[in-house]
Amino acid sequence: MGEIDPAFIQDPDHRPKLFIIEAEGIPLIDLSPINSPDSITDPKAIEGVVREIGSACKGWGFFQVINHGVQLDKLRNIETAARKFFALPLEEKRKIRRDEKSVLGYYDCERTKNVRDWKEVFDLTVEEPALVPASPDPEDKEETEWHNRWPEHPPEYREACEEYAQEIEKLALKLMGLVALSLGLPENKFSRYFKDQTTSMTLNYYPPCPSPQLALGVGPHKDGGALTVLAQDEVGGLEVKRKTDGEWIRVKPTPNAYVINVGDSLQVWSNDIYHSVEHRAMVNSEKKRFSIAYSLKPSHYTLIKPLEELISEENPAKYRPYNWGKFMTHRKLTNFKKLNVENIQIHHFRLSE
Ligand SMILES: O=C(O)CCC(=O)C(=O)O
Ligand SMILES: [Fe+2]
Repeated sequence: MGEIDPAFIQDPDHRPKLFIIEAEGIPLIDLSPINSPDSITDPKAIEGVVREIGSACKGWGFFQVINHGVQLDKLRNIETAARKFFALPLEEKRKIRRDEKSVLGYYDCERTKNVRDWKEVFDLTVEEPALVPASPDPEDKEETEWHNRWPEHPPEYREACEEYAQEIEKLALKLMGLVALSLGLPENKFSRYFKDQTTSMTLNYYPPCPSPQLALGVGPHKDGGALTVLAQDEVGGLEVKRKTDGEWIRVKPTPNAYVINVGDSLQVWSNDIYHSVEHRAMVNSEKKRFSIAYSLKPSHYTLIKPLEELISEENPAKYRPYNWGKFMTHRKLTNFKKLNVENIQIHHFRLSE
């Protein structure tokens, strides 16, 4: 077993277990009914899918989808381009290294809860430029733009990323429509939040790790946005905290499936009907692993709060409203400043019962 930098070593409580429990229970949902021409004229065709999505969002906060309509050549292209990019020498990748000023691009010092993640990433904004608050300070009304930074090599990288993101956007918005229906709301209930969206995409590369029992590819965390659409390769490593008993459950890679999870914003909109669930990624000592996370996020000026339709006198709002842009920039800042404080979380906006 090799030595690793202590910055990567997880607290004993957070270290991965060496035996793996596979997720029999994570629902696999066949989306073919929504992609059939009948679904336009016959809403009944999608009722079953809507029910399955509702129960997966309640029971797990996670599910996988197949027959999702995403063009697979777009996925193959971005996977190939990502392998070529991350195989470049470090000094080449660091030409587009993220910092406090340019928050997008390549990064190799990611931390989750102040422990280093065993991974390299490439971050991009899907809508460019992304309009965001200049600082997390609530009094500061200044806005700024985030621009993408593209590597010179491989030359096809940018197009592969952009075309893939466009393809996933269709799926992500369709899923938000189905989620709305599953909450008894009109299909377009969430649409307005995604005009001027701050959606991001992260290409993750997890190199082989000499001490996979001490480190994590990404430590336990919840996604802040509305919903994440994750493509993971055949190596596997994603684990989800099971709601019923807190056990870490491996999400078995399923060929051509996407893993979908509820983000914090959707938890708040649903007033806790759905939950954003903790997840993490294990690494291994032999194989490289790649994943691509598309995080659908609202416009920076969205005020996130429980939807009126889902609250009543008997079931009052569980959260006070918060501004999405300030929440997101606060998280980015703690990342760079390496502040020894907990990241901002939705429980900070929770109203006492
Ligand atoms: O790579 C994975 O399986 C998980 C990545 C993830 O959770 C994230 O990027 O937010
Ligand atoms: Fe995540």
